[in-house]
Amino acid sequence: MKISVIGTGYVGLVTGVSLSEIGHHVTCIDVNQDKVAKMQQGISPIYEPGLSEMMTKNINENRLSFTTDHRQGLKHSDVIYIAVGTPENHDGSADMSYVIQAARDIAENIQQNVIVVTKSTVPVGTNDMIKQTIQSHMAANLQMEVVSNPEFLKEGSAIHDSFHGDRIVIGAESEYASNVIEQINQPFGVPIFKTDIKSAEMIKYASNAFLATKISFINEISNICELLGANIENVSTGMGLDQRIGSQFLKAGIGYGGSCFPKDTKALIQIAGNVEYEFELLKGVVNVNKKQQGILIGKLNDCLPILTGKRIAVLGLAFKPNTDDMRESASIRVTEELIKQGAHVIAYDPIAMGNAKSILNPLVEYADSIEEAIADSEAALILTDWDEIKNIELALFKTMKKPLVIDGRNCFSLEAVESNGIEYHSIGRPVATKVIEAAPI
Ligand SMILES: NC(=O)C1=CN([C@@H]2O[C@H](COP(=O)(O)OP(=O)(O)OC[C@H]3O[C@@H](n4cnc5c(N)ncnc54)[C@H](O)[C@@H]3O)[C@@H](O)[C@H]2O)C=CC1
Ligand SMILES: O=C(O)[C@H]1O[C@H](OP(=O)(O)OP(=O)(O)OC[C@H]2O[C@@H](n3ccc(=O)[nH]c3=O)[C@H](O)[C@@H]2O)[C@H](O)[C@@H](O)[C@@H]1O
Repeated sequence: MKISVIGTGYVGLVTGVSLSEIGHHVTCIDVNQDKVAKMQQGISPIYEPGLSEMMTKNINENRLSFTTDHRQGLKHSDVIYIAVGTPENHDGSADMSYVIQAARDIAENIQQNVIVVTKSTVPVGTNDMIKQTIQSHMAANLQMEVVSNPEFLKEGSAIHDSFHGDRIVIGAESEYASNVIEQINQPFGVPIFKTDIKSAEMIKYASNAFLATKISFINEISNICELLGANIENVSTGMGLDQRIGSQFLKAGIGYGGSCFPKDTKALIQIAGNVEYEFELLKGVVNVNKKQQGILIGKLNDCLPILTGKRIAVLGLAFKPNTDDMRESASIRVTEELIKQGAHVIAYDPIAMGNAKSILNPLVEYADSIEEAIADSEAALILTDWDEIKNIELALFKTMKKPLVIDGRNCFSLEAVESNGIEYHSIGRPVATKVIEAAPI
């Protein structure tokens, strides 16, 4: 099948590369010339495990190409995917301007009948709007249909998720369009769920909102655990053993970040509000997350009330491990607050420092290694649970002025930090301060 993908961000590029890997001929179109120039040379503009290798392979096998030219990129395509961004407006609603522009680009450039597939996360009713926009701008002799095919991949495991997802959702009006998209996706071997367009659009928002709800729920439980002396790791393990609850997305931390949960939860509140429904539960989820993102600074201030001139190490800047994505990362708020309080911030991230430099306060300094960041620091804050951070030799923290670690991701066992003489504050667990003495025989 000949396919075009409009937008080559995390979703568009992974979609284009994966579709070419299963044998389709894919042209990816992006308005960003720098990105396209890189991709034409086989360089991925984003860090995503396995993506570069698969991209290069399919370029070399002539199944994958990139262009900034919509006319050329849409030529002869049977199916066109829209994968442009749907960022947050000031009022929390989803900004549809890129989607509308993509619809116009399609209408003005197609010279054949097409199926337009919406991958972008869009409010319920948007596919109707896309259809109207395209139909009112395209040549009168052509036919087109829209299909909602929301994306469920996670950053950091996007390629893996494309080939091992739990489901592919296809929302369509006609059986013909639904079957074409089903056939395209069949080689992935992922279960396919066919439904109507509006339900497909809602499945995407409801899924993200439910996962965000699990995270805010466990974060509140962790805060209560701290007050009562229980241990959140044991609590979430015990809860997750119940298959009705499930063990995933029960990891307490410093709140969810990233390009999707924060914006999609707020957009769903707006979508409900537009039909005069107040989504009270989801409003609570968003508020809990906001509070949770400030929890590490509170813990640090309890230990060090005055931060002026103090060297503070920040380990991990990306919103989660295995990605260079800094969008809505807790590190933005945490480093800003540290600088506001006069701290001297030394940050380290294995992959995201390039992006961080253009986003974080310019007063943040960057270290080349964990060792360099923590040496002589008065406290180390852990914001992302990268393997490199989780596997650190704990004795290294003794190179700090005083080994004080505030861990927003529960990277270490209490026993391990205690035996290394580290003062350790984590999430939902007792504070570890004492070295364990050998029990008398
Ligand atoms: N990032 C993620 O992990 C996931 C994102 N989504 C959804 O997928 C959509 C895309 O998200 P990302 O890939 O993160 O976005 P992104 O912001 O990384 O990439 C969007 C790309 O579209 C390009 N673009 C914008 N307008 C264009 C046009 N008219 N023609 C050609 N290119 C155009 C931009 O230059 C940019 O490269 C959003 O709706 C998001 O909510 C869904 C699941 C996962
Ligand atoms: O719509 C989207 O964009 C995507 O949003 C999330 O994927 P992503 O944001 O890439 O990453 P997640 O692994 O879901 O993590 C999101 C945030 O929640 C946090 N998190 C996750 C799980 C957990 O148990 N606890 C927790 O604090 C992570 O640290 C991270 O900040 C969803 O998991 C994907 O299914 C969805 O496609």
